[in-house]
Amino acid sequence: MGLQFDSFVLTAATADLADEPAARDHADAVEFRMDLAETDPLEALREYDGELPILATNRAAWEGGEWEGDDDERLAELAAAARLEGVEAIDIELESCRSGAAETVLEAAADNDVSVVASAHDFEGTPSESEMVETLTAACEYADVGKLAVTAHEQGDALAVLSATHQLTTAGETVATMAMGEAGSHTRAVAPLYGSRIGYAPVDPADATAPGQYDLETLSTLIEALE
Ligand SMILES: O=C1C[C@@](O)(C(=O)O)C[C@@H](O)[C@@H]1O
Repeated sequence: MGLQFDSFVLTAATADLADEPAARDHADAVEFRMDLAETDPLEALREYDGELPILATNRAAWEGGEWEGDDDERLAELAAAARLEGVEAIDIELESCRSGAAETVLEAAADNDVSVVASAHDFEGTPSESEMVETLTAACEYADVGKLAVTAHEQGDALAVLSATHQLTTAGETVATMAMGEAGSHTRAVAPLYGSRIGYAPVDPADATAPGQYDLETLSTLIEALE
């Protein structure tokens, strides 16, 4: 059975699986950013003998990641990751689902009981609430979890993300949301109260994988205090 998202999953977001032991006390899973890894990510996954389940992400440069190469190759690596032990979920861009490019990856996930997160990012700003609802609804059609990370410039942006999260959750969908940037940081602690099912935080704040992330221990403490 793949990673379950029926309750909140706090992931330690990292480019290095050696972080896993340090994450165990606070995280429920590890998000392995294959695109940010300094050594062969598939080799690292094959050698992984940690305790936490892995959510594998191989983010394209066109979606804010660091995979600069061929997109088919990127998706083939992600499909290969889905077939490896320890990988219980994968993250795939909504855009790749929409274009059909993700088909093999989605098949590999289904064949191996690996859960799927379909994600969209906006590194510039926060779309209107109705656009966010549309994006999340579309993402939920392809995956177990629809995820949206936007960039907040003001409190109103953060509120709109939380409201979209609440709408989808009350409609029975499983979503993960967060607002990147300083004005959005608090959404990482608060969004779970509105239904968001995944949080991302680096073990060491210096290794943040997105703007405005809290470190893992801080986010875990904040979420527990609010629960
Ligand atoms: O898509 C996401 C969310 C994220 O961008 C964040 O804002 O925490 C962090 C990424 O590592 C992850 O893949």
